[in-house]
Amino acid sequence: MTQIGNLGFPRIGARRELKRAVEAHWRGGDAATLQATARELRLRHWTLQREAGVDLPPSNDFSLYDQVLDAAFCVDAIPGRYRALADADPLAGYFALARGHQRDGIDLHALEMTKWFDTNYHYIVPELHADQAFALRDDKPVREYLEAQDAGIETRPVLIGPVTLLWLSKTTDGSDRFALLERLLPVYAALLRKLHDAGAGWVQIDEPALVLDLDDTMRAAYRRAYAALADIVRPKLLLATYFGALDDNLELAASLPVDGLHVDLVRGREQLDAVLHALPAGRTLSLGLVDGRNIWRTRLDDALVLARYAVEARGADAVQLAPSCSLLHVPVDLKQEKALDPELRGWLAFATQKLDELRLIADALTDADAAEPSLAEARAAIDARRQSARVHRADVAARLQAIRPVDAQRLSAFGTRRVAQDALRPLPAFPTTTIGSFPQTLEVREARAAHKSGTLSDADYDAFIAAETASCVREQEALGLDVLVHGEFERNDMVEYFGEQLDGFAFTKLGWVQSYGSRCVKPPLIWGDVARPAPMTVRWSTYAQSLTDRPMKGMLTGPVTILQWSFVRDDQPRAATCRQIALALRDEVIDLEAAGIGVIQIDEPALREGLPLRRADWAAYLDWAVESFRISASGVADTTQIHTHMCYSEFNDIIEAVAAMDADVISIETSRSRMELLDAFVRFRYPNGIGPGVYDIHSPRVPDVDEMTRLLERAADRIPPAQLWVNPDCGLKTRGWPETRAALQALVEAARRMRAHTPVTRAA
Ligand SMILES: CN1c2c(nc(N)[nH]c2=O)NC[C@@H]1CNc1ccc(C(=O)N[C@@H](CCC(=O)N[C@@H](CCC(=O)N[C@@H](CCC(=O)O)C(=O)O)C(=O)O)C(=O)O)cc1
Ligand SMILES: N[C@@H](CCS)C(=O)O
Ligand SMILES: [Zn+2]
Repeated sequence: MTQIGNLGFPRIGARRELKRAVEAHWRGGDAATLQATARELRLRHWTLQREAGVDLPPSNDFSLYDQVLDAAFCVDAIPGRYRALADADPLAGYFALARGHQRDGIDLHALEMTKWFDTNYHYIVPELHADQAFALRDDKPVREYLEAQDAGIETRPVLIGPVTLLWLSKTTDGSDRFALLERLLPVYAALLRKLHDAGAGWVQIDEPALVLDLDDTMRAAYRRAYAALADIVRPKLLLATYFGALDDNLELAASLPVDGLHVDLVRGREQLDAVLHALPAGRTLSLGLVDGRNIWRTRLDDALVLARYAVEARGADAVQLAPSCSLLHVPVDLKQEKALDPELRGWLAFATQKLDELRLIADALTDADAAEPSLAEARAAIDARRQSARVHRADVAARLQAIRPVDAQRLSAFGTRRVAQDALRPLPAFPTTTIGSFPQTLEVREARAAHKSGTLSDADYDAFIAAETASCVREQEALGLDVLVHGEFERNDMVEYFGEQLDGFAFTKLGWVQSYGSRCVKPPLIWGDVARPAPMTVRWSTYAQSLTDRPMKGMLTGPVTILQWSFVRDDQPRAATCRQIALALRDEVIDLEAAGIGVIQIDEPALREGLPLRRADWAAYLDWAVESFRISASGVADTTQIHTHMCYSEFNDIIEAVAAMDADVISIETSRSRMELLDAFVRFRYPNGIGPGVYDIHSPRVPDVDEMTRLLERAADRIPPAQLWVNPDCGLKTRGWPETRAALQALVEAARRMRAHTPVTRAA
């Protein structure tokens, strides 16, 4: 019988129960209450999966913060400075690694956080060094396996594979991560033995790095790692690859001495034949048939063709059906979305529905006739979407056709623009600004919730947002910031807010997806051609500008980021959807300028994340991504200063594309990496303005003036000071007002110190 597997289930809970429990714990709630909620969620999800027909639900896919941090903690990859706390109080130590710790005389930064492959999920980057030792510190995978077993549910524990774990990590001394493999493997061996002794028949060992371009070091690491794990006492290993096809790594993956291989047939449909040929007899093949990265219903007939083909080739018992990757990246349950347009709803499948789809494929394999009515219903929904007259708009198509190269070109080169901008808007050296959002306090969120539910009138909600904005402007003036922002109080999220005002988008009420730690996002659904029916931000930006003589930055989310952080239609190239969004934003930029907003920031934090995983595909992506940004930014006069902002990104390999965006000023997240991320800008001699972040806003920790000044000095050693701006790493929406005030006070003071002791010469 063909079994159904699953690579991971969303852990946050259908109602974000985990978020609320974790945040309550951070506010002083006891650990036992948090652990009880965590247990309850795990049990709920295992039961749900079993009831949906999953034969071996995953365990250890749960995490209180992040699965990579769990893996680092498990193998004792804990930097020395956190050890005392982690030894005394493991949970406090764990959260200190994730978000810093500033209490009882202890002052610890958080570890770096970055994107999980090309997703909007962020993981904590393990910090290693040449003398790194590993040990089995925490047997969480065994505990959670036994917890399910106690509940009568047999699970398949998930581990991040040793090579992918090292690839995800960084060494602080520049040493080779993979040289640590031989020290790490005995810990994996010990853990696998424990899982075996606990009764686990299978373990899913995630090696998504196998879909990347691998160098010889990594290929050798794979061979060494799995050879070392071949002849030990352990459960069977399912090597899980996802987020793409194996391509040139197929031979390597198939040759590793494991018991099964999972392949992504959504992004790598065409690899099935090659996989069937390459995989030795006797191995289980898990087929990733249902998209774990998007929310459209699966074309079950197509999936069934692949499943039948594989079953014929290898036999039903050697094949499993699964989502393409963990379902972490999609919302939990479509059934909660009662308000969604019914036609659109019929086109969708969330995590729970995706498991039902797998069940249906499995049923159709054994009894095609019995499954036919359900298959026919799915077919009808897919056909309805394909033929829907609502999806395509002639006016949008015509405008896209009419884009000319000059539409993606500012009027003059940066040097000319800078002179014009400085003349119109003189600013001190090291000008200070923020990235846009100010604290989204409980009061702000509650007011929006009340407005949405109808208990707060439009007029009262407007008055509330106006008061928050005005007070934020006063705060910034009092702090002495140079370029102000309106605070983004009217926005639920930087992407959802724009999606709500654009045609072609739809929204869920509870379609939450974990972004990092306790933070979630509700990605909009792009289902049709995109157009802007009316200005989106002009009203709040001009209101804020009316309250101050200082420049007020208009604040927009860029086309690539709106695309990347939405669930995107799959019936046309992403590039086409991106250009549609770019044109809508271009109109907004022009409207802002006409309304007197002379500084406009177009955030593109997801530009790097959207980069294809294989280098061969980069150039094509960067071409349309950069062009889209430029289309949105280029409809304005030289005097209008365009800013962009990026966070959680490595810039080394895309610096030319970043420069090609030609923003007048870019602010980037650099504080956790102690300005390392500036290296690319230094090497490239990046000519435009740069604001390297000096305040890590993902942590409640407040940096002091000395610390920020040191970071600015490091920046000024590398970048000509005339190019430098002073700002936090990212928006302040997750912070509270007291810490924001304290940190910004220090930031403004650090800029003043820099002005006092660093000569700034402006190139004319
Ligand atoms: C900059 N980042 C973003 C990413 N992706 C996005 N789509 N948006 C981003 O901003 N990716 C990279 C980073 C990731 N960083 C973050 C940072 C912060 C959050 C975050 O704060 N998320 C919030 C939810 C935001 C939101 O949609 N808020 C709504 C709904 C608020 C709500 O929960 N209301 C309650 C009622 C009120 C209450 O009791 O609190 C309810 O509905 O139950 C709003 O403000 O209206 C989060 O809380 O996780 C995400 C990613
Ligand atoms: N303007 C946004 C950017 C976040 S990446 C903010 O400040 O929250
Ligand atoms: Zn940011």
